[in-house]
Amino acid sequence: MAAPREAPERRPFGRRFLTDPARLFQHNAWDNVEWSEEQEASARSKVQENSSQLLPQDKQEEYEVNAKRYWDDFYKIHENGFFKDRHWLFTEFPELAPNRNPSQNGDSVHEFGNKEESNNEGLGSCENGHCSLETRAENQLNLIKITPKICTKDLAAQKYSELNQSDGDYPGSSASYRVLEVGCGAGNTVFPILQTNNDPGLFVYCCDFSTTAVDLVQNNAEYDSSRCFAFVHDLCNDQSPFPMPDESLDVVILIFVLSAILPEKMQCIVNRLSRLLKPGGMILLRDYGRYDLAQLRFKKGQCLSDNFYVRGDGTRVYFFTQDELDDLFTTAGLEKIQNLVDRRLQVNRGKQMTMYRVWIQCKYRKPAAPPL
Ligand SMILES: C[S@@+](CC[C@H](N)C(=O)[O-])C[C@H]1O[C@@H](n2cnc3c(N)ncnc32)[C@H](O)[C@@H]1O
Repeated sequence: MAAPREAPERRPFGRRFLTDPARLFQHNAWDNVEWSEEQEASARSKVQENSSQLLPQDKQEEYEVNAKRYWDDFYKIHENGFFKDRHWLFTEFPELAPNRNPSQNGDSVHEFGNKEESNNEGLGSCENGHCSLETRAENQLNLIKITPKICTKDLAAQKYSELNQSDGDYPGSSASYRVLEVGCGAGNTVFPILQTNNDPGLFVYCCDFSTTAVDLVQNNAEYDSSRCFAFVHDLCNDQSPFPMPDESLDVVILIFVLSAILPEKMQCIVNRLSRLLKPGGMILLRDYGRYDLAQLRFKKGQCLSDNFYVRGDGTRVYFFTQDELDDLFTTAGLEKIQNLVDRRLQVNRGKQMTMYRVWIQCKYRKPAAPPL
């Protein structure tokens, strides 16, 4: 049964440890659980089973070619209601609001208050195979407010490619702290950053290849073009421009986005993002880990390649190991600051069910001076 994990290099990811199995159903989640050998073997065998029949090549290509359309459809259906705002961000990634007062909301992200426990009995919604990324945040304030729609392509701000970066004239060029979130979806990370980080020198860029998602961000009442710039960008298209020059960013954020990319294309993307970082700048990532419940729930016929699956709605997802992410980032010339696995046991007390979530969290930094 689950017990506290004691790997020395790991910072405890939460504070509720299941030391007495009899208490399993007394709370809705337990942190830092260790898997038994049997559990690991059972997960491995489920994955072997659900990967034993790969989707035919023509189908696989169809999902790659139409990836943007599937995500557009996802955001048309769910708008900004699926992935919830994540105030835990600042506990895990203080780099996003370095001057923040730690007493602001979000610090108790891994502490489970009574109110939340009574509301949050779900095992994390797993609608269409999209397991909600953090059930913890589900009962927090919904900060998204929609204003009348403006079409993305009509926004003058979108014409950043016409700006002359060599003149130093690009969105956010006068900022002193620049953050880019790639694969921003409906803005569930961007808006908490804008609300929490009050540094007047902050500028937040965010992009997604889904025009529907970028429309949602731009039409949000919290969207302030003097502090933020949302743009459409396909990470897989290496000709698609970024609005800022190389070596201009302090932070790049990847929250559950690298897993949506064809594995063969991940390295090029990470290399390019690394070039955008200032020396000393950081990439922050949180994403699905190997044998997360979402992986174990896939059925035979949904596997595209090892640990890469297509959901019922046509969106795709990869499940990483820590070593794979380490390879991607170090190959891009970055150095490890953090690479940890967050294993959480979620409990549905009503249904007396348990679910094991596995997430990986990384911080990798661009060396301050280029290696000799
Ligand atoms: C699981 S969602 C996560 C969204 C957001 N980061 C969040 O945490 O709420 C994955 C996001 O990656 C975006 N995405 C997938 N492939 C992409 C690509 N090639 N270029 C840009 N965005 C992409 C999708 O449109 C989607 O918004």
